[in-house]
Amino acid sequence: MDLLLLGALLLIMLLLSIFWYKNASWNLGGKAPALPPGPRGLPIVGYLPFMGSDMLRKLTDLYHKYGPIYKLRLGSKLAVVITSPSLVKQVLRDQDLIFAHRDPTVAGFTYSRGAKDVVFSPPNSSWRAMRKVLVKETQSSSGLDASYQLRKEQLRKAIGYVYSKSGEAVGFGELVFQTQVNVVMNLMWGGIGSEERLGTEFKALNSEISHLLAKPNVSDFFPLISWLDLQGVKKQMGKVVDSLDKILESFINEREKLSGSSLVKNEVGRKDFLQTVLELKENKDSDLPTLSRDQLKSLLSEIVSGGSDTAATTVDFAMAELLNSPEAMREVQKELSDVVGMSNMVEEFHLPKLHYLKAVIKETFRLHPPVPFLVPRSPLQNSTVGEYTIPKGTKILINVWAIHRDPSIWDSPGEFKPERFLHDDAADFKGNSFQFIPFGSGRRICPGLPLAERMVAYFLASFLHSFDWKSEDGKKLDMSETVGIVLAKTNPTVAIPTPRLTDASLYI
Ligand code: HEM
Repeated sequence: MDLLLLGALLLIMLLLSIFWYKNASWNLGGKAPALPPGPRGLPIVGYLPFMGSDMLRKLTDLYHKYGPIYKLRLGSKLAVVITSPSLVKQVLRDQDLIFAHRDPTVAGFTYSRGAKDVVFSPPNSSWRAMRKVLVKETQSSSGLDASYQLRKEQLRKAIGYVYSKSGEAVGFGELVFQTQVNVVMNLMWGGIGSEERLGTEFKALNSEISHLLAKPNVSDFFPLISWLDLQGVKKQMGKVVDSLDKILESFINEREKLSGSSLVKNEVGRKDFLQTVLELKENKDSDLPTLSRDQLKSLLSEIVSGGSDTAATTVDFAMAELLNSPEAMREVQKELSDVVGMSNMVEEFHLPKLHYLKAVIKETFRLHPPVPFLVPRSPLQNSTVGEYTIPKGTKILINVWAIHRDPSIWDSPGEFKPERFLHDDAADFKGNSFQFIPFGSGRRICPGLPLAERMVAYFLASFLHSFDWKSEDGKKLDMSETVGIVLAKTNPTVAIPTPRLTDASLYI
């Protein structure tokens, strides 16, 4: 019976694939240029069985074989992979509006309550309103300065913890991930009260979300049968989103009750995102849009999920690269001693003077871009890239990882050499140098960039200035990478700290 069912299912999938293929080809019209080249796959499943588990290497090997633009059929979905700065420019700048759409997975669509958040929404008025509020908070110096204390208190807790483990092996990678989630949660709603128990529940749900978002799902490769939800991903995500909703509702309700009380007259540096957004309603002079309850909840949860793992994985990789490059480690610590002084902790105002540290961070973004294929784009209409047709609805993967390691662009691309970013004309990551795009580019460039830049620099500087670090067995650290929701170190960094500052009371 099971075999019969499977056979029937395969037959339906075959018929649907043929229908889809014919329809897609027909839509291109007679005179359109050809589709990009690409490997042949099997009927129905396309190239899926050959993808293997190492997507970075597989898509980069295919680039070496088929060139900077190639297609892949993954089930009934067409994906196009782009691996050259000039073609990236065509997509992200020259045809920005056409390619500003996303192609959310079933898990992503459910998580974003029907693509109603900033990440997955089409570029419509609701997306613009949410992005505007987010950008104001995370890009203006005043917005960033207003929340400094919220970052500082969580980081200082982590430094205190490491101090208590001096001389012992510390799971640095794990610690950074935990601290980063705490920091971002604090930035969102931690300014005034907020129940700790709910924060812990939120964290658990957040990891469940990351797990479901990263899980390969048959429904994404065969959209026409996605209603069957064969793996139950949609159902599970629906449940998580409902629970998340309840927690966010209670944070908002709690804060609304406090509105107008003396508690809400924030101390300098403790203004959280929730408070800022709620105050928008009262501030008639603000040019920022007032967000609906659903928009506010979406923003709160996506900032925690978008802003935590990305920044944490960068700090984890940077520490590991420095442990493997003693000269760079000496250089960055010397700069910290000169700029900050051995009897002070790092403060955010020191950051603009830490040029070598900034080069270390850029070099880490180059070698280990946290979002190695960007968040996939999808064209709104049939279009042309290079000399090829890209049909409407294609999933566009930009292979940032391979561009960042291309020997025709970078000298000794596999080596960790922060010095390459010390020159005045070195590439920046603000979306203008298409050979270096860890935050993407164009109208959908990461809106959290300035906040991320500050958090990564502040974290890394603080851990490196407060402690000397060495690996457990004196050997080089394994730098293997795993692609999940972000690019992570397969084995998070473990290292042994020794206090470095002259005044022990600074740690407590
Ligand atoms: C090291 C840290 C981070 C990295 C490397 C990173 C990277 C990215 C990338 C590559 C994209 C896709 C851009 C594109 O499609 O062109 C993106 C989008 C996004 N990021 Fe980040 N991100 C980081 C931190 C953050 C933080 C801290 C926040 C929140 C404050 C954030 C919020 C978002 C949002 C909301 C989007 C979707 C934007 C849109 O679709 O309009 N990210 N990020």
